[in-house]
Amino acid sequence: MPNDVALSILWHIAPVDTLAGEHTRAYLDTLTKPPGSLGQLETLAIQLSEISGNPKLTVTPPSVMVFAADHGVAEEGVSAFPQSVTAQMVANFANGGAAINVFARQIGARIEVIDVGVATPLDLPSVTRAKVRAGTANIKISGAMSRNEALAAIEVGVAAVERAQQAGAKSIIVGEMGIANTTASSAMLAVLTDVPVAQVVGAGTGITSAQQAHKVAVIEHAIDARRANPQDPLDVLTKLGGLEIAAMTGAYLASAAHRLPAIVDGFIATVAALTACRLCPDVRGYLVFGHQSEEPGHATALEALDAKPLLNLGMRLGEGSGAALAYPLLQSAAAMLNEMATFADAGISDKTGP
Ligand SMILES: Cc1cc2ncn([C@H]3O[C@H](COP(=O)(O)O)[C@@H](O)[C@H]3O)c2cc1C
Ligand SMILES: O=C(O)c1cccnc1
Repeated sequence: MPNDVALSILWHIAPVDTLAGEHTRAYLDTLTKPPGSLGQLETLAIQLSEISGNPKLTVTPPSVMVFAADHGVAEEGVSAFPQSVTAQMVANFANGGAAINVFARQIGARIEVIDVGVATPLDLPSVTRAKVRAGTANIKISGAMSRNEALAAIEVGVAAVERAQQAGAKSIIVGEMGIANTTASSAMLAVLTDVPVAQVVGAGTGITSAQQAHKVAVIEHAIDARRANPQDPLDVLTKLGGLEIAAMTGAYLASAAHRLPAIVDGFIATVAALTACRLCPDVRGYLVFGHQSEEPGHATALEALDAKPLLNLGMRLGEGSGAALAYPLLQSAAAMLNEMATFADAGISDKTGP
């Protein structure tokens, strides 16, 4: 097993409760609706029952956590924006002005912003200081970080979920901010899935097609030079990943360990989720996929996880925004199961026989 013993969280992850899911599946057919007519909402209710193991579903309150970090590979010109935007956006999160702040307020979520590796020093009282290092190294030139740094960043994600849980969270929304992180995520995904780089690379923040061809070349060079072992997800994270991607991986591991549903956001989040599932396949049952991003590699990552997202709004932002927008559907699934009348309660005739 490639898993480091240092990742003790892995020993706390149990499979979801499929028996509880079976009970919910049967109960759903007793509710006053044609069987199966609530479609994906019914699948979601079954999954939420498997996660909690409890016939009464609670997903409220949700908790949002946004991990921020920089990427040395930004110096290769792979993003439409300069590296300094990572720190500037962290300040924007702290002031409540980013898209994720707006959506977190809308759904009544606590939000925590965590500096796990922003390149410049930050002095913002509302931002959690957990800098493992000041940005990764440029993956074209050397490994992104050391294995110990990757483990430390994973632990930052684990600790953030534990704080959220202590604050009463019943569902977890994980987001990120890091200029050039679609480059790191694409590199990781190409290695983890053995899909050609050109198939997973997209425009990220909005680069031109010429810049996109350059981004593919940078990633191909990095993959050839780093020789990450596809069978060892921690090696892929260490050599090609990012500090916020590692923290997100840790957050998904901890959500599973604490039996909390985690809503996965877009491309970067799904690559982190795939990394968590490769470290421990039982994590998959705790993940709900919020939306389908426009970034082309997202389809590859979702396919690798056999995942069907709830929404498709043509979004490509990150920050946890698509996951926050999907959260009300978890509330609806829970309310449907908890509150709908059964045929017997309502005195309505059940389906006629076969
Ligand atoms: C103002 C601004 C706000 C953002 N919020 C999320 N991202 C998103 O864009 C970045 C990834 O794209 P790339 O790999 O092309 O740099 C990440 O920070 C991601 O969270 C943003 C990007 C910008 C510019
Ligand atoms: O899907 C995402 O999360 C995404 C896509 C482009 C840029 N930033 C994030």
